[in-house]
Amino acid sequence: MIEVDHLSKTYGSTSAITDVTFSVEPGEILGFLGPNGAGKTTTMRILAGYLPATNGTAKIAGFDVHENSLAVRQRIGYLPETPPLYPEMTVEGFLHFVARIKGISAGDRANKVTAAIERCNLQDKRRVIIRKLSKGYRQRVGIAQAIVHDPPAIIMDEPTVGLDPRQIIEVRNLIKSLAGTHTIILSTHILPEVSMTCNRVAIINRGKIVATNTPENLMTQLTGGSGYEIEITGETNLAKQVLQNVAGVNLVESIPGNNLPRDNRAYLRVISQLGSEPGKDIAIALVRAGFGLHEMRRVSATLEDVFLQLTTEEKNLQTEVNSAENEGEAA
Ligand SMILES: Nc1ncnc2c1ncn2[C@@H]1O[C@H](COP(=O)(O)OP(=O)(O)OP(=O)(O)O)[C@@H](O)[C@H]1O
Repeated sequence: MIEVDHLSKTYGSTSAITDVTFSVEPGEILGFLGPNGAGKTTTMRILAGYLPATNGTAKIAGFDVHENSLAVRQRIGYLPETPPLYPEMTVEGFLHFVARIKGISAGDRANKVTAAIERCNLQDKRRVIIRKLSKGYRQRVGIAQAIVHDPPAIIMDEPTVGLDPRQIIEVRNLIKSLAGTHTIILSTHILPEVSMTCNRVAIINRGKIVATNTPENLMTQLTGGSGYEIEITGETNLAKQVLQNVAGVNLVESIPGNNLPRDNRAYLRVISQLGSEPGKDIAIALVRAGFGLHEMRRVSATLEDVFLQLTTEEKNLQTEVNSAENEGEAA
């Protein structure tokens, strides 16, 4: 439904995005996640047809956003970071106005406006002047104007920014309720937003896509599966050697903050290889080697670990993720 192919944009000598490629399948919610200044707004504006790209193409429902911008605008709903609302209009009056400029016939307008109002739970506010609404309600009006012509694709730029926690939950639930019947791309710099709302995530950093996958696969592929945190009595380096030789162990590291030996204790994190469950062998190997095993618990990486790894180490893992995906498809 949304296909972005080698898209780049430069502002003078500033490169905002470089070689951005991803796609969004029908009915899916894709989270476009990145820190401030990563290039999210630039990408959203190009997709919405408000900004020409310097290189590359973007298509929505098969139409090029630049060459067929009219056809694209009929098929998308766009919620910019600041929704374009007329504060002196009532909710209903504004939505009628938007429906008219989006080309909905006079006979169909009332039905479409009512449907958008109901979808966004604005029934109680339909005759209220927009200026008097809370930020959460205004955001719902922003979403209602984006969906009033019932577009197959919706583009949202930071849809929950500036809302209070309750409003955030309401807006996220509203977005989730739109999936399936709509294809959605939403940009965000907030990690929990993608794990709570999105089926897939594309992570952008300094204008480049560094990973694309489901939140779960991203965590698994980039960390090699689950891991264990272990507390033992014994010498740390020796324990690391023993653990490194256990089948299915990928990586052994000291747990930061616990490096000072107390009563000769060592605190270690073991990351297992993808698909392996070396817990039992780890326990046996440690006890056989004479270590006292005080605690061993399973841990899994969080999306936050992955995000930090991708956006702070500047390590481009797209190739790794792609090859892992290809292996998965081949299997
Ligand atoms: N009109 C412009 N002129 C020059 N540089 C720009 C312009 N708009 C954006 N940039 C630069 O392009 C880069 C990407 O900006 P963009 O707004 O797309 O990022 P973002 O991920 O949306 O960030 P934020 O979350 O802070 O809005 C930044 O370095 C920004 O300073």
